[in-house]
Amino acid sequence: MIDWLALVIGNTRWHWAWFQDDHLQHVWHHEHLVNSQTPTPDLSSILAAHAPSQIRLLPIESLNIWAVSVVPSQTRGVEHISTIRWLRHFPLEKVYPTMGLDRIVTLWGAGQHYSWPTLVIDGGTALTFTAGDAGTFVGGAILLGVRSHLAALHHYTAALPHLSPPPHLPTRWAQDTPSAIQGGVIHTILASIHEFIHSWISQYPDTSILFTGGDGEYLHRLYLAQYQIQQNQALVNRTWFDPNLMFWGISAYRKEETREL
Ligand SMILES: Nc1ncnc2c1ncn2[C@@H]1O[C@H](COP(=O)(O)OP(=O)(O)O)[C@@H](O)[C@H]1O
Ligand SMILES: CC(C)(COP(=O)(O)O)[C@@H](O)C(=O)NCCC(=O)O
Ligand SMILES: [K+]
Repeated sequence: MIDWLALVIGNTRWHWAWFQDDHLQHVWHHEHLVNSQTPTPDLSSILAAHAPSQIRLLPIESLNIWAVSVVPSQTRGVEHISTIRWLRHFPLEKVYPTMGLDRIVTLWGAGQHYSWPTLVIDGGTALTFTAGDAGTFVGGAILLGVRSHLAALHHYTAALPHLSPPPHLPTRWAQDTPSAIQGGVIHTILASIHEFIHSWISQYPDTSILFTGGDGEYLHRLYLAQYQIQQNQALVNRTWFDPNLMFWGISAYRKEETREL
């Protein structure tokens, strides 16, 4: 059994997974490192501060880490760590040069671990739609994530409070400010998701549909509550939430790479 770690640095958090060969053992997340930190942290101190205790028992300095980042300022803080292998190219075809590696690796994970064609709805700092068929990127879209949406309304106005996402489906026709904000944001996001799913399905009827990201479970639950449950069982049956798509993507890539060695 080979122990190794996968790392994805997103715009809000670092996402880690511990694997033994192809088997995912444990996942954890933490906030960004503080940039001014000197000296730049070594791996054991990052893991000591953030990883669960069983990870700290592993031979940390010799573990291979397969990593992807979309936040260069965070990457810089750990670039000196020689056991980290930064992945910059994936076998996914027809990606454009500035496409986020987190989107690439997540789509790769969805396609390889579930099925192609596939549509990934990633509720992270940004909300992204990323779609592909037969190992080829087809297209996608980027908008504000749930928290970013709520934070932006507060940030760009004088009177709007900073709210958390409502735990349940909010009313659409609100009669107070907090409900109007939550209803506006959530119903608009769900309607967008619905629209993108239906547009994709009309071209790729046998697609898998994967929700992922920090808000993935939440959006999946609210989406099913709003649009699906009774109406379209066939669609429900191929729609999943899986927070580990990015790790399946890295693992699938690693498997190909190490097979060739
Ligand atoms: N512990 C947490 N810390 C921060 N955000 C969280 C947490 N749990 C869930 N979230 C949700 O996850 C979203 C960020 O998604 P995530 O996938 O972690 O982002 P990224 O990959 O961009 O770093 C936020 O919008 C927030 O609502
Ligand atoms: C769209 C993103 C900001 C999403 O980041 P995340 O919410 O996962 O932190 C990231 O994938 C990114 O910086 N992409 C580059 C532009 C593109 O994908 O077209
Ligand atoms: K993400």
